[in-house]
Amino acid sequence: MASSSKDNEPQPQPPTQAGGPIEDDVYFMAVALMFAKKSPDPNTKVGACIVNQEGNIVGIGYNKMPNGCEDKGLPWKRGRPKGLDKKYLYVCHAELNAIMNKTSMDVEGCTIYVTLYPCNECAKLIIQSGIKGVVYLSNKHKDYNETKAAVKLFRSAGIEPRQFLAKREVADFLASIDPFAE
Ligand SMILES: Nc1nc(=O)n([C@H]2C[C@H](O)[C@@H](COP(=O)(O)O)O2)cc1CO
Repeated sequence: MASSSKDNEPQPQPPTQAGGPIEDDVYFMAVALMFAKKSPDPNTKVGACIVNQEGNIVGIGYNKMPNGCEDKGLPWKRGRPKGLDKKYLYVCHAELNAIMNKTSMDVEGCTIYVTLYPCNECAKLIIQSGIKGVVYLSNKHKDYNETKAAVKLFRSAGIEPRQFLAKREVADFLASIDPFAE
């Protein structure tokens, strides 16, 4: 087959890590992790990144107090029971914020990358918004009823959350970013 002049031009290549292409999963979990850094929660910083079927990011969020309530003295204290003096009754979860901040008309058929397994309230939001994929990093609250209920909700909705296991790859990828490189 005759080669066109375009064939001779350098074609854009996917960025590589350790000689191979960086999986989309790694990028999107890295984005979720970067946004988690913005969370003002002193203990558990969670990030979420919603990706559409074309592989574009259409929503980003991290756990924070509701807009305008950031500096109003709402508590960041953790621990159970979840009383009025604890953060839980006030804080907006990363998934809620990512869905609310969406840049597209809807998030139907999208996948959410989240650094912590969703709770039951976020599971409901995820299901109702039409998100079909959940990729999570940590499941440190797996013994809480909120998580157990989320598992049931996802199962009922036919959503199978997938644990992100490429921790080393994502760490290497983030460490490889050099803003001084030219
Ligand atoms: N999936 C989640 N997304 C979130 O944004 N969060 C937030 C709510 C709190 O700010 C914090 C959890 O507090 P802690 O009990 O691990 O210190 O993470 C929590 C979960 C887990 O249900």
